Amino acid sequence: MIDSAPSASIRLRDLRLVTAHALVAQSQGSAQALRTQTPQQYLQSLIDGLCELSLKDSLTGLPNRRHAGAVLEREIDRVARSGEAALLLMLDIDHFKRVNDNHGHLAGDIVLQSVARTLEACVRPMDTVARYGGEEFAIVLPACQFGFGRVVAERMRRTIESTPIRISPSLTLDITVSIGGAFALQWIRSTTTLWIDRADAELYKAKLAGRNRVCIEEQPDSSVSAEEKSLLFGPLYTPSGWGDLPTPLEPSTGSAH
Ligand SMILES: Nc1nc2c(ncn2[C@@H]2O[C@H](COP(=O)(O)OP(=O)(O)OP(=O)(O)O)[C@@H](O)[C@H]2O)c(=O)[nH]1
Repeated sequence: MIDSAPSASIRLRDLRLVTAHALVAQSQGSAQALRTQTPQQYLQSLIDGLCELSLKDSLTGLPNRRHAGAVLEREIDRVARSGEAALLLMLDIDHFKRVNDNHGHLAGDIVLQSVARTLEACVRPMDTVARYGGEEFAIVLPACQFGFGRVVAERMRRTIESTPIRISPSLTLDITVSIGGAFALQWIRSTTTLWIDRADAELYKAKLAGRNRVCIEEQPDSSVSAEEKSLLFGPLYTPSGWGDLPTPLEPSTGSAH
């Protein structure tokens, strides 16, 4: 018997893979897989399955919030290094509670699945559409030029507005969404939380302004001064000297050179 108690004869950390495989085979589980796979293959397929479970939303099949977080981290890193524009859109179904209340939870689930499919059809393969939670979706668009952000978001909004969702032969629902967007700060390593907060603030504005609309944050002035650059990358030497900054080897006295 496997037990984590100190008195147990087998401790989990001492269990060998072949023993674990034999134990699973003896109990129940997927008998076919156990017969046809080596212990290593079986373990690998278990790990693959767990990874998939941990990153996917089971209702829509979209990447889940955890996956979205990882994608955002990656984008922040890329934008900080390359300065390329990346857009995050937070999208929320309008008055979704009414769908559940008036037509039942199952109808709500069908709406979520349909919106997920529609959104996926609106974006490039390199973009990520994730279910962020409840009736909220996060869309990450790498390499998205500033002027293009509103165009993409409007396309999503209009496509959903013009795609009736068939719940049953006698029931079709028209859905609208509100969208808030914010670009990643260029050359600056921010955090996913701050980026999401900025996009969420725009989503809130879209809801407040009457729903079924897009609000994208005005492009913040992210031009970085020479002093800020030196804080990020080290002092900049110019032919006229080290500017207003202390040279790298001198102790900082606070006086200008
Ligand atoms: N069917 C279904 N409903 C869900 C799921 N997750 C969250 N919800 C519902 O989503 C609804 C969210 O409602 P609210 O946050 O009040 O927002 P809303 O009605 O969309 O209103 P606004 O966002 O202000 O336009 C709640 O009724 C939740 O129960 C789900 O997986 N399936």
